Amino acid sequence: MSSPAVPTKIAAIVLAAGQGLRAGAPVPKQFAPHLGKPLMRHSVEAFAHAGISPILVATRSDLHAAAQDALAGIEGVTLVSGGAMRQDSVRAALERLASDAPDLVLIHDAARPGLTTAVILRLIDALSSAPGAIPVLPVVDSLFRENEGTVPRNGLHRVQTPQAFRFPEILAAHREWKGPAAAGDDAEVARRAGLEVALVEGDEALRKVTFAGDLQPSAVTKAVHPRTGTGFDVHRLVAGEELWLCGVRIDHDRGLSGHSDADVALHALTDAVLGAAACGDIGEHFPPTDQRWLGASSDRFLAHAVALAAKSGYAIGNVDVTIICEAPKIGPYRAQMRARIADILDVDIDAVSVKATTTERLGFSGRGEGIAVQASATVVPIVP
Ligand SMILES: Nc1ccn([C@@H]2O[C@H](COP(=O)(O)OP(=O)(O)OP(=O)(O)O)[C@@H](O)[C@H]2O)c(=O)n1
Ligand SMILES: C[C@](O)(CO)[C@H](O)COP(=O)(O)O
Repeated sequence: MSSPAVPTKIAAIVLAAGQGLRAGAPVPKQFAPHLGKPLMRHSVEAFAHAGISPILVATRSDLHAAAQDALAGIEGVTLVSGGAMRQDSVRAALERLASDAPDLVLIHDAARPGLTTAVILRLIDALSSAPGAIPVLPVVDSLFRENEGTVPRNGLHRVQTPQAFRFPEILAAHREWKGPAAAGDDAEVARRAGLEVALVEGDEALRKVTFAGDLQPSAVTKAVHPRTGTGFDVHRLVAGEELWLCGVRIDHDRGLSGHSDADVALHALTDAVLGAAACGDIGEHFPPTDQRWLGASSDRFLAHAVALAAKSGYAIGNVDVTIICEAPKIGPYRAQMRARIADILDVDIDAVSVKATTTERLGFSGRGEGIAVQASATVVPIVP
């Protein structure tokens, strides 16, 4: 009988003990805001999201309290005091891990916020055939050395982090390192110790924040971080109620029942925005048991969701609303609905779509008992 597979223990080290002199920010760059949160939080969240634990964050000991604030709420994080040079910070974290050694370790610059699970998986996969693996990208510009001329690009790579290693090998390599004083990266330490380092495909989004201008997210970074949420809601059609859809009062023989004005379209859209920003759901923020929302106009719910998304660093990209009913006909109101939603969201009308469909007289909406709405929202990071 074969023995059960032993799960691989994988740790991450996030290096955040540098001074960030070249970035010249008022605080070391890893604490500076980037896409709505401290720069270092992006990488730590990415490791946590990929299920990596423990995550050791090397930071200056006088900045531990600030680091705890910057990383509040993320599970499995331990702070370690970094050293004077990058490799001193790596060594301190490796030594801390040694007493309960992981099988593999990923060593990453906090200054590279665009880390994805895909890159992490490529690196881990490569460690099945080599003791080390690093993400690289091709050099696309001409290279020129003064007094020498153009340098051939063949065989050259741009090297990124995380750099991944089998733990015992990289710990031994760092312990053996005798110079030159500063290693370029951990791959250099590994190669000096005779370890093979495999190359895997890197990611443009992983570029390092080095200079002041790099703290402004590039179009590439912005484009790779949109987020999407969906919402769905149903309300019953009853006699004696006003009918509100997408913030517009509609002439109809019946209206929707509910605690607020029962605008089922704005409710679904509110949930879509909250979902995109991972800020909970409409029931959590506006419970139907709360008398404050009795008869409330639902545009307040949507505006609140937009404010919560902004607080998390996201602005509305575009939204799409599908109203599911046999009657009333939505076409005559569509332009007004789009304009009203655009107004509440404070976006261009081109970013708002309102559609309608029937269920071919099937089900509750087909029998005219109620109206259902599904909505989706895309949010994009707010550029500081
Ligand atoms: N003693 C050090 C030096 C650097 N780092 C970290 O290693 C990464 C390397 O990026 P780099 O741009 O060199 O950061 P700094 O050394 O902070 O930048 P600068 O050289 O401009 O001061 C950064 O996340 C940095 O915080 C570290 O943990 N410990
Ligand atoms: C480790 C590194 O990010 C890999 O590209 C790079 O070597 C760090 O260089 P720096 O001189 O510390 O900015």
